[in-house]
Amino acid sequence: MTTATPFSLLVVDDEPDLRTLYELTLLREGYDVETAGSVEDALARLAGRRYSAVITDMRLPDGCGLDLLRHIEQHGRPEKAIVITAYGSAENAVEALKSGAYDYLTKPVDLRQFRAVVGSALGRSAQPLPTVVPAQLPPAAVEAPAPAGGRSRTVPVAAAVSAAAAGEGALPPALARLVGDSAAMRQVRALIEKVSRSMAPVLVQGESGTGKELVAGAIHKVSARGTGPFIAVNCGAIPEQLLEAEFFGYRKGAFTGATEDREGFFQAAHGGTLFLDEIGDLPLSMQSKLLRAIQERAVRPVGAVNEAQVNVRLVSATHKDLAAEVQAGRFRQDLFYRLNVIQIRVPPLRERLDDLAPISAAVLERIARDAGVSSPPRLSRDAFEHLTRYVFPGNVRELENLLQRAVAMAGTDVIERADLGLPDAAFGDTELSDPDRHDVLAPMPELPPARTEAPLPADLVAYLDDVERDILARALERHRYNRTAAGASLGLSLRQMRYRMARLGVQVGDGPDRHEEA
Ligand SMILES: Nc1ncnc2c1ncn2[C@@H]1O[C@H](COP(=O)(O)OP(=O)(O)OP(=O)(O)O)[C@@H](O)[C@H]1O
Repeated sequence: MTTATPFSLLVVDDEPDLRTLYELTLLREGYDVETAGSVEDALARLAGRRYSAVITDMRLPDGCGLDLLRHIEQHGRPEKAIVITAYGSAENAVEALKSGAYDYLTKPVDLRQFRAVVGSALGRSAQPLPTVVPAQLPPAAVEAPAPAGGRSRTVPVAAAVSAAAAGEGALPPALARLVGDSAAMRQVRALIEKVSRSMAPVLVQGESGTGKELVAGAIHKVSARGTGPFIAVNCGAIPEQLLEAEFFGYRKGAFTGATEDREGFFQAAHGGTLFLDEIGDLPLSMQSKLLRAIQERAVRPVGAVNEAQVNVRLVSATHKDLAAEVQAGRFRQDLFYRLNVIQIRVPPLRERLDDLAPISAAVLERIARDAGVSSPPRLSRDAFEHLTRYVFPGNVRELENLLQRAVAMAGTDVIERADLGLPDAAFGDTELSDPDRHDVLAPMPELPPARTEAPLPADLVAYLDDVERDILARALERHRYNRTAAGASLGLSLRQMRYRMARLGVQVGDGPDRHEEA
């Protein structure tokens, strides 16, 4: 017999058999349970007392579960809401999550899942799985040489909070790390706080280096599962043949080199958050497997017979326009729908120049602290104004690199314009593209050459590699061999850029930025 808990639940369903089934299941968990058969009945009960959570069917004789959700939201009530939807009605599930539901369950309800979701809503820790940190598969399992693989680590903690951000003293530390006073950043922080109250999947969109991973980490930290694991995975950096094993784990003997059981990212994130970075780079074959895992809330390791239940909150990120990827047939619409329940857009730095000063201050403080210096370096007015005219194709990450280099160049604690090392050419394209807005606009992409009747290549792959190699080399040259900026100008993250450069043997040589990010 389970010991009684202080939690009280209201179960709303018009089918007496199901109501009894849910009630018995929850009573066995030690909860205090009341039931209602209609919206009216439920509202009457809610008027009389508070509950820890409300579990409601979507279709009710006199209305729908969303009516109850709205009531809870509008009256600022404390109850967590869990909605039970018909199988296959993804729209309802999405609608419920957008209306503030903590989570949803699909009929026929799996009772193990039911107990897990209710437990998670009440902040009772999920059944712990032995958590191992997933690693790359043994080399024998791979035919092709593997590029830098999936990351499995917690979000890097950005260091200093600037003087400006310190003004927002009441912010939880994870939100304060997202420095910036612009309206856009405030909105991002407000959204993070809002979404952290539910299990709804979040899609973070933004250019490379805008802080998407920082946002994902904040969603995790601020949420009830903040003490659980945060597993960040770069979908674009894992070779296709390793994806399934990396995501779902594998059993000993599943393939050559699998000498022991290994858990995947899903199992490692159990009870916490799985951050899927560069989700737009996931191949179609893996997209369908991911969709299945999300729908079933269970994964089957490669070589295993049984599935294992997982309780994971998903946050994904991409610099791509995923809706356009869906249109182009490169991204599954149903998966897009599942991942994109709530969207947070992190604007590029050039669209929120108000953030430039506080972020620069935070970065300079961190540099000083790392160097053991008490007073942080400062930007001269001229240097700062120069920065405000730069477009920052690599966004905040590029700003960090640029300031790091500038501090080294300056030699004193005042950074002058010349120390920034931004040649006039870095502003040239912009001025040409729009003389009125040369301070904030990105360079115009070159128009593709007119179609000609050039001879067809005898070896398409080699030909395309040559074209790509040439483009990478030109982008690197244009961006002073800064891989982040060059990659961003081509719509690639630093990791993708590194991967492509390694594959094609493109070197950064002795460019001035050869010491950029480790
Ligand atoms: N608002 C911010 N305040 C302070 N630091 C920030 C902010 N936004 C981003 N950064 C810093 O900029 C760097 C890049 O951020 P992050 O890795 O989160 O970007 P990203 O959008 O995930 O990049 P990518 O798309 O390349 O993976 C990190 O060092 C991060 O700490």
